[in-house]
Amino acid sequence: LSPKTLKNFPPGPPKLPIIGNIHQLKSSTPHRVLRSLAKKYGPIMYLQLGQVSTVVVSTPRLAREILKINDICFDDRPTSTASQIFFYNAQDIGWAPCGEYWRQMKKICRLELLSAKKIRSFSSIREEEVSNIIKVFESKAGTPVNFTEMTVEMVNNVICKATLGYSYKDQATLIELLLDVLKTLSAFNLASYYPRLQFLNVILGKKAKWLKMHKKLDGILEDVLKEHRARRRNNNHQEDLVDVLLRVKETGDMDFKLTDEHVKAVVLDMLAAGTDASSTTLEWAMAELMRNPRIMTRAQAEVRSVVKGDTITETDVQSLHYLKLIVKETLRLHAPTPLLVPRECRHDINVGGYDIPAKTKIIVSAWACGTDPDSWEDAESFIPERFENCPINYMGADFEFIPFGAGRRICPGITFGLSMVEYPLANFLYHFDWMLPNGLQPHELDITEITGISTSLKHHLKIVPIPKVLSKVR
Ligand code: HEM
Repeated sequence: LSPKTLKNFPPGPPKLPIIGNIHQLKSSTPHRVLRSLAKKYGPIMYLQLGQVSTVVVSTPRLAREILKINDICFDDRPTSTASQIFFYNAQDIGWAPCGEYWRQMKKICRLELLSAKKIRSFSSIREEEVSNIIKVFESKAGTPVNFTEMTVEMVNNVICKATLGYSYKDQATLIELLLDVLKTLSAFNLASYYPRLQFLNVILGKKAKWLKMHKKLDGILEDVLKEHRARRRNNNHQEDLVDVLLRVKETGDMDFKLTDEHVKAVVLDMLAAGTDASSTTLEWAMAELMRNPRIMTRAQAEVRSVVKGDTITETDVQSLHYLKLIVKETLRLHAPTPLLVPRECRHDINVGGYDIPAKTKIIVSAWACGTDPDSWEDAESFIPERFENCPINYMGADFEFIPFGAGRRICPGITFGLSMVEYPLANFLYHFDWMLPNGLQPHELDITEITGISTSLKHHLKIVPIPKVLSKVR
């Protein structure tokens, strides 16, 4: 299509001068605002967000057109000052342009960290971390624990041990930085609306703040590389992802020259993407169980009938059919990244009868697809049973359920992510009964959302563990 023939843009809400539609997105939950707008203006919608032309897609049929049928046109990511600063000129996997570098680095991570075989080999790490958190829950029996904070730490320990070979000594600082980076990368950050007015970032004081955060993170990653180089000289230890990347860098086995910055960008990707999405899923699953005592009771009965003895194995988890349905339903209703990660259109194209010009930012609402009334009955309710005898899966082929995205940019961490949700959840339900604090009733639990790049509970989930042994005595 030549620019002259691009006439039929998707419909969208009326715009104001200069800011376009920004004012309509002033909300802590853009996925909800976008779905309401889509109900009015249609499942493919055009928004002008400052200088950024944006198309939002909200049904499974259109998601399929973008992520499958025209994947090659939509497999790039828009660039932003934040992704340039934090990821060493977007040289990670999540923000890198979809070329040979991206393909090879994604392949290394798939093979060396995220394959089913590798994930099985990390089972002792998961067991140790889950056993530690259970001990803390036991020590706090009968009093409220900050479930959100504790599970973020647990998940981050697993990711760090698998990726770096150890948990990071100043974990609190690392987690704070990782979550801040992800918040900054949200598609709905004011600074991202005016890419051609970079001075705006300076005026808003954002750039200075981001550079400071980057410097701190870079210091952490430099330490990691230094420690790995020293360790590699001793030779006799299991290679982790950092070792593999450093080895590939030295042997020069790639079609391009790998630098320390590439290694740091990819390691940062794993730590950030891995920590946030998995712990958010765990938090939402537990919040829904606390709100739905019937589902909690059924899930506990299942895990307590399957497990023999006092230790849950990962093989046991494979038999926890209902628990897996709960995780699926959590991902449908609370996809941690409800708007996926934005894509960018490579060339002019026609989708759903509408013209989309090259370089348009594309947002696919996984959440709107997951709650699409034509695909799901009683779509807003949490009903794990809906997945019973239902072939719909999250592997990127069923577009009414795409919490991990789809196509070439699909999340490579699905199995790893789920291993950090299912196994801990099974343990929490097996070893404890759970209560809400201060006599709160299930329906009173506050599940207000807040959105950065992921959507989590606005207020940390605080709940009371009652060890199974104690609850039997009661
Ligand atoms: C429940 C857990 C997780 C969820 C729900 C999730 C979700 C997502 C989503 C929606 C995307 C964007 C896909 C798209 O654009 O189509 C993504 C990308 C990505 N995820 Fe995950 N993720 C999870 C866990 C993980 C883990 C554990 C890792 C690694 C340790 C990881 C690494 C990545 C990377 C590197 C990308 C970028 C892929 C690319 O651009 O090619 N994720 N994830």
